[in-house]
Amino acid sequence: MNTSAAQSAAERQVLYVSGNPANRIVELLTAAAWQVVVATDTEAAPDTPTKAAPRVGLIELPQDATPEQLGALQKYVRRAKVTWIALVQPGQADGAATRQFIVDHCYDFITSPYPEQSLLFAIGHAYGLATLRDASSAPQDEPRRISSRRAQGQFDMIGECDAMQELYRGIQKCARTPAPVFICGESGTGKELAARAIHNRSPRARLPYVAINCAAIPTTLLQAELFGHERGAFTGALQQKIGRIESAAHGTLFLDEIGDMPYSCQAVLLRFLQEGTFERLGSNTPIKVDVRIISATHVDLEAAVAQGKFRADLYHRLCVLKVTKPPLRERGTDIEMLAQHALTLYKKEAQHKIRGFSADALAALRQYDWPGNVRELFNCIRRTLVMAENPVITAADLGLNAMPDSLGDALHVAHVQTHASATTAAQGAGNAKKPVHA
Ligand SMILES: Nc1ncnc2c1ncn2[C@@H]1O[C@H](COP(=O)(O)OP(=O)(O)OP(=O)(O)O)[C@@H](O)[C@H]1O
Repeated sequence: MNTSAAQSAAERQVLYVSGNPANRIVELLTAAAWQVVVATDTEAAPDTPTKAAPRVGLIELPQDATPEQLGALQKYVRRAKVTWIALVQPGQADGAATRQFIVDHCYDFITSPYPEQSLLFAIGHAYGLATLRDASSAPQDEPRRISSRRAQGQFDMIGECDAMQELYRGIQKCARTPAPVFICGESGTGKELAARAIHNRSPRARLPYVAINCAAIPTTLLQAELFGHERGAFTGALQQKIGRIESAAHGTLFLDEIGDMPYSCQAVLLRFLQEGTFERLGSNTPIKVDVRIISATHVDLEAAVAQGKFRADLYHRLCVLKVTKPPLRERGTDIEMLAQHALTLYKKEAQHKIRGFSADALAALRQYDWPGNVRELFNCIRRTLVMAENPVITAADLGLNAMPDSLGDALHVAHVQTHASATTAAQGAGNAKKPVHA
């Protein structure tokens, strides 16, 4: 078996280890498109791990297991080298030996009786983790910490805080596999940039990257836009049109705002993800296309699944790997870097030469909550550059409502102490008029 065939055989396999395997579990996993490999004999050695072996395991821990039984299972789970989910009965995990087994060998555990969705979520997440582990055990070509300058060159992103370092590592790992990636994060955090970075660093980099915003296209047109249509398929379909999926053949399709995809369209997309084929609207001819799917949304997709607004089976298909874009307010000094970057980007639009930000402006940038994240920051700096009347941008120029308490207090104290003008007090409090970046 060649490597890619072996990898695809390993995709979506679950090793189900139980002394008494339940049909209900096998049926549930099979219905969710997992291939189930059942093992009842843990005395026998598991198959030697290969690229085609399952990466995820569900292991039912026997009630009142003796230390010998747990010892035998321990040997088995170590040899099988999969990411394990333990299945236990109520109260079973309270026993010291079982608890230790779970802590030492399992990614998660589920207690019976459990909602079916919980089992599928746990298996899906374990699979995502196992895929990431595979990718990270491949030879590393990057040093541990990435400077902002390198991040800009390699990922087209500014930032070097811890959360961004984690993101860069996630992007590198995801880029090495063709598995679907789901990017979550608040609006304006740069999810589209992350999708592009994954594509640009993947073996598909020179092949098409096609993006579609599922929220921006009317429900009635989205399906035709994604899958294409034949001439006369519906009123107004005057000629045949290739859909975005076909346009992205061999490359990457970025489904932005997937959380807003109408339910009817979700079913068609699911079929494509399961079978790799689809039909253009108005045609019965199946078209097979190889496309790597990256999706993103600012909505809480797990909550949408729980509320019945988003199909659970589609969620599991899309969310094999997960990458999170951190909100700007949690990115510390990255905020200053991004503000400086925006200043460089937009300074041509200023009425006169701008030298930089004052200390009180930087403090205000750090204190503000940035609900619209990087997009809001860029807009704020751009607006300020156009409106600013002095060469140094101050907190007042930025017009951010949240005046930082600490700075306000400092200004007040300085003013009381010196009985000087507000400007002098501000200079004493934080060098408000002194440019920090030239
Ligand atoms: N780390 C970053 N470095 C440089 N620019 C960034 C960074 N993060 C975001 N941006 C910029 O912020 C803007 C918003 O980014 P983007 O459209 O990717 O956000 P988003 O998370 O996809 O938003 P939405 O959920 O609203 O679609 C873009 O102009 C993008 O270039």
